[in-house]
Amino acid sequence: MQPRPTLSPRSRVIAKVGLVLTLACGGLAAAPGAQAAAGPYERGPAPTNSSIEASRGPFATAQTSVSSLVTGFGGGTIYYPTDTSQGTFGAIAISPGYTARWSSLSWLGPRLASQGFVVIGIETNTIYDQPDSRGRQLLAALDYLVQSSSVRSRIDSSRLAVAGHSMGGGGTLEAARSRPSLQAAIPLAPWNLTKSWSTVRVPTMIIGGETDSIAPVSSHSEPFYSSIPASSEKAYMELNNASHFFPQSPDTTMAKYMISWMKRFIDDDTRYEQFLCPRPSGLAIEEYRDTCPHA
Ligand SMILES: CCCC(=O)Oc1ccc([N+](=O)[O-])cc1
Repeated sequence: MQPRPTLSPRSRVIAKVGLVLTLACGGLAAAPGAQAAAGPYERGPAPTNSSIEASRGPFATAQTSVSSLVTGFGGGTIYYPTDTSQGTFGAIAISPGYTARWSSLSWLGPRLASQGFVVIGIETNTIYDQPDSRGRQLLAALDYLVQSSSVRSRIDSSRLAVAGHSMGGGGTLEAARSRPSLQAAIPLAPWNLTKSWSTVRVPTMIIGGETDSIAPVSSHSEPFYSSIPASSEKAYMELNNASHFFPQSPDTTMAKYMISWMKRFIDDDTRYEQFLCPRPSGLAIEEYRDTCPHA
């Protein structure tokens, strides 16, 4: 056993004076009632498990249609918080999958917007567009949102993200790779012939379904996740007993962790870190991998 270091009487006096001065200046402990400084992009009250599992968050929302005549994508629907008292919000563009329309994912619009995001659910130029095209359309939708849309003044153009289902998830990876300034990406049951995403730097949470036979996790989500370098923030969540179509109906686990990831990385809101690190577990989650703790 190592002997404990002893302090001379003179050193003990110096240490005690130092401690008294530190406490007097508030250096070790916050004053009673003081709160940690809020990040500049935090929106809404402190989250709880039930607030992020609920079907609606704290913000009232409205929605508006986007014409199919816009340039670069096929129109869609914008969902936004009506509150203007807290400043601007981050924004998320979401693409449906092959042959599907936004209506297949539309439950996500108010679910995410009511947590404090502007959301555009897109229609693609044609329902047969491939992932590379869907990626370009997601970026065109974000450009439209911040430059031309009727809600542009509500958005912080430096805090943007993408998500999508299946080929829309493959497009989400394409968009993240081509625009590293995005703050977050969430491919859902992503499908893509490209397996290596080693140049993705955007914080990316991939959500796959255990029993997916259209984009099996073994040949899609898992290699996609593995190929993203560990120096990029990333997470892989596999939903227990979920098919390829899990994003097409309200899914509490998927929504809860999408909200946490988007809040953590679009809003730099560290109040949501508790839901991501230590890594989530439970009956709904077959597997979870991550880069915790987040830098
Ligand atoms: C809702 C449709 C989801 C989706 O994109 O499914 C598919 C993904 C890939 C193929 N395919 O490569 O033929 C088909 C459907």
